[in-house]
Amino acid sequence: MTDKLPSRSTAWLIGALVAMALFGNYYVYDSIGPVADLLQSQRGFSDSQVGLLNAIYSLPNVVLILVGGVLVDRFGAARMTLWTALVCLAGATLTAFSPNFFGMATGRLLFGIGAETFNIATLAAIADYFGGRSLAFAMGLALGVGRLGSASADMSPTWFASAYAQGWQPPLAIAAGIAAASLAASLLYWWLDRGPRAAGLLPTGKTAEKFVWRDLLHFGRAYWYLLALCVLWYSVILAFRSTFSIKYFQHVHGLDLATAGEMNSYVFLAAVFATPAFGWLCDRLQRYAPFLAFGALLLPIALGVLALTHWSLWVSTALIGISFSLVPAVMWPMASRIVAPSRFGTAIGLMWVAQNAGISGANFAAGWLNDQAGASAANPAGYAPMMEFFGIASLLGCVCALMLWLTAGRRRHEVKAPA
Ligand SMILES: NCCCC[C@H](N)C(=O)NCC(=O)O
Repeated sequence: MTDKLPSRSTAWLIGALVAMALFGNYYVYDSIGPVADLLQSQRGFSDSQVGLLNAIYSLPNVVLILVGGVLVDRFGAARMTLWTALVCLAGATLTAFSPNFFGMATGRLLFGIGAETFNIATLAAIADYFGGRSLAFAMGLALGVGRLGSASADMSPTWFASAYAQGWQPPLAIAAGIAAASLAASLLYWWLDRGPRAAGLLPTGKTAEKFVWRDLLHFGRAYWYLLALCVLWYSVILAFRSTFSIKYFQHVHGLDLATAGEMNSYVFLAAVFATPAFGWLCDRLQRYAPFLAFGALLLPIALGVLALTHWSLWVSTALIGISFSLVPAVMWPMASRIVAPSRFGTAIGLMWVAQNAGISGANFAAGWLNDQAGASAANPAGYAPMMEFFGIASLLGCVCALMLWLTAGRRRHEVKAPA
């Protein structure tokens, strides 16, 4: 590998393909929420079963994501993006065309196995091509386009109204089609990548540092607060916004499916633009912890507004939208500042292991709480335990963000870990 990098135009072309691939991946991830109500009315699925369809995405990654990171280092970002996009397509297809719950759950499991490693591979792809030039901005943009995929899944009841009118299956078949488009973008990226890689302009693979368990003990206190915040904040935001919020809006706030999906999508839409913008701002100001604490605080406030007031849904949507844009925009650059560069991969791998366990547990817990309390359109009060659970978890996340600020963030440039 030389110090030379691929040309800017090549980098942006690869960046665009990676972002397109991410769009499809995030669309499929969020394709269950909009059909949750149909799965219950047409297939008799319980809330626990609907929750499981998303929980099972995270479950294998409680272990596999560490392996996935090593594989990305070993085989390179392009190959791993391509292979995992293929696994994701197989999972999305199985989910859409399975005749029973077991088959659907197996499809989501397969999708989860591919998708999280795919996510690491896409981050690595951008790091390969952007190196020191506009890296945070490029990552923010790619994440933003991914959020557009999530928003599109939520908007799909409006855009593909005739598919939804036919039942639960056509919307999931559309998701499988979008997974195929994600694979096509990954294939093109892999194909274009061969030139710069052969020319020695990119990491060649086979360079992975040996994984050493002892490394995990060397992270400072700030890292553990960040990890706890990552687990709590992502568990609430993903279990609520990606699994239960559309149903909650329908049953508690009386919205129809299309309006509920649209309302949910504004959170993701805001993040499309705001995530790169916040990343750019934090980079300029060189302050991370206060922004992170502020973003984390907005989540319990938003949930409180939703559950305890009759204020317009726009208020909670705006609050969650800001939180959803700000926290990820700051969290990953902040992680790179509080651990040594040589341990960054291990640090993110461990964060995602815990994050996936948290998301999975939160989906199970929320579905179980709803089923226990008989949550439904006829019994909207049955959603109260789920909202209390999310409220407490998000408050704990906020405490972690404050502790992180106290530990690491009082200086203007915040901590830079020793190598
Ligand atoms: N595709 C939705 C789940 C992504 C989880 C992933 N581990 C992650 O944290 N990605 C960064 C993000 O903010 O989406």
